[in-house]
Amino acid sequence: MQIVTAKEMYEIDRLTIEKGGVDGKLLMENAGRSIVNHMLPIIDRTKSILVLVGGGNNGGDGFVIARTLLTDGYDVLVVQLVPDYKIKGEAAYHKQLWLNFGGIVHVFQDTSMIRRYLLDADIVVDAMLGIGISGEVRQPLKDVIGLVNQVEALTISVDIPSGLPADEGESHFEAVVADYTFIVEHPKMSLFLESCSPFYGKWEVVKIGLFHSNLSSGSRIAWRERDVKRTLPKRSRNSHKGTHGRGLVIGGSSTMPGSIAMTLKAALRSGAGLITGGTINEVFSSIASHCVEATYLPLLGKAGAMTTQPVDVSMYNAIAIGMGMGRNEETAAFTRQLVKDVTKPILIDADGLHHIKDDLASISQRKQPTILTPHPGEMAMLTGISVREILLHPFEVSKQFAYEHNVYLVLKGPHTIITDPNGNQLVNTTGNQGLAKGGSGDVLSGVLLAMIMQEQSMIEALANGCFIHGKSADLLISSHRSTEDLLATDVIDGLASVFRTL
Ligand SMILES: NC(=O)C1=CN([C@@H]2O[C@H](COP(=O)(O)OP(=O)(O)OC[C@H]3O[C@@H](n4cnc5c(N)ncnc54)[C@H](OP(=O)(O)O)[C@@H]3O)[C@@H](O)[C@H]2O)[C@@H](O)CC1
Ligand SMILES: [K+]
Repeated sequence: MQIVTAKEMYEIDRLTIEKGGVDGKLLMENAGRSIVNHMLPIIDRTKSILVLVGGGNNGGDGFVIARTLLTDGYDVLVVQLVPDYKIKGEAAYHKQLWLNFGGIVHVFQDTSMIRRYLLDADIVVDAMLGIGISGEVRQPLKDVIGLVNQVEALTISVDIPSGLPADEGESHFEAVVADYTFIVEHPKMSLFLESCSPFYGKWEVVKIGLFHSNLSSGSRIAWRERDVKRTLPKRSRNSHKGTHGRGLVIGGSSTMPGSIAMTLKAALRSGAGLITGGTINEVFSSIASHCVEATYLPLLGKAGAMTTQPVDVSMYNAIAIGMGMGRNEETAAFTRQLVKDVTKPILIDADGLHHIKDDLASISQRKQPTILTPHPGEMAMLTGISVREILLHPFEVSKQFAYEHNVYLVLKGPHTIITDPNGNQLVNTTGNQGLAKGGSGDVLSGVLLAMIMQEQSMIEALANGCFIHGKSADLLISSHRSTEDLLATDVIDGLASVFRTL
């Protein structure tokens, strides 16, 4: 499922009309009808429906929705929020059809009129503004949006909640808070931004028959279960423990022994063939009984943390480093040296990210994949860009960083974005707020380590790992856990139910 900017959406629309020869009026008809089909399970004929239409093609979709519902026997009222002369082109055509079919258009007079209609409505269809919005919402729409958000009626937005930007980078907006949004053909970027996604409510994508095209701006895809099923390697009957990779996890310190234990266990539960924990004796003695399936590589330590030393990694297929390591300077030097020397794929998380911050130049020289898995705070530390700015432009910031430093970047969050060094992006579609807890990152690193050792493209392996991790949390929340009590170790236990369905 391709994620688009407004500009890309218009480009696809243009191609469909110019190359595909599909009339724009037909696309609008398709959009309105598909949306009604998706609305049917949540509406019924006892409900009164108010359709609020604006002056652009989003409003045009609104006229199609109104006509389709009217001919189906629904009680529908249309309020047009702009003067008649503003309705042009395809929207004017569909407005005329609405009138031809006996529909009435109530033109906006003042906000008290809207308040009255809103109070009488059970369902509000928001077709005021789509992806063609520019700048801050003007009056009277601004007030109408405020009123829509005050009333009890179920709000269904067409394509995008009115007032919401389609792209990243906007911080000031006033928008409809929808209960449902039926998105036309492709999800817009804002669906995956922390500041915008809550406005969408529940959402679904409706197909209207647009051209399938590769966008020049590179791929940006929402990664769903069907993608995981398509790309996740199947275990063969003939495989042995070496087939699925030998992974090394380096981490732990006397005050944080649990982190590496969770990574080891998560890797083992995600299909890794053999997993070794590289850690100091103190950590080893406290975690060994918790993950008996792992083997251990004793590392030298001082004052409870790792010191600089050579590590023979020749027998491993991939390495994860950083979890629970602590920030001491000698441990940092050890991490930098190891990352520079090893010629294996390496995943760097948590304290490891702090250690390599000033050595990103040597990371970009690595010939084997380097995977960095920061949360926004760690991303801010790595880039010097504020968390606020990162959350405002996560796609752009990730792309620039991955490209500049030749890394695979897993920017963690409610919508984790995985970016490869060429700027291709996959966005995870699973997970819930129960994962915003200590230990979640350690578990994710273990799942990712197991994934990158199995035969699949690196970016897909990372996206599959993020999906599986989030899905485990989702299944737990939908059965016997809550977002409050969910622990990182529960997510490890929940992996079984995810793998059984894939
Ligand atoms: N393939 C497709 O793409 C298809 C797209 N389709 C649909 O079309 C939608 C895009 O339509 P669009 O381009 O006409 O823009 P749209 O969102 O209706 O906004 C334009 C109107 O908003 C107004 N306006 C702008 N800024 C404003 C502000 N700050 N504050 C207040 N008003 C503002 C502007 O007024 P003006 O500035 O001209 O006075 C104009 O009246 C898309 O989301 C989807 O629903 C489907 O029908 C099928 C195929
Ligand atoms: K809308």
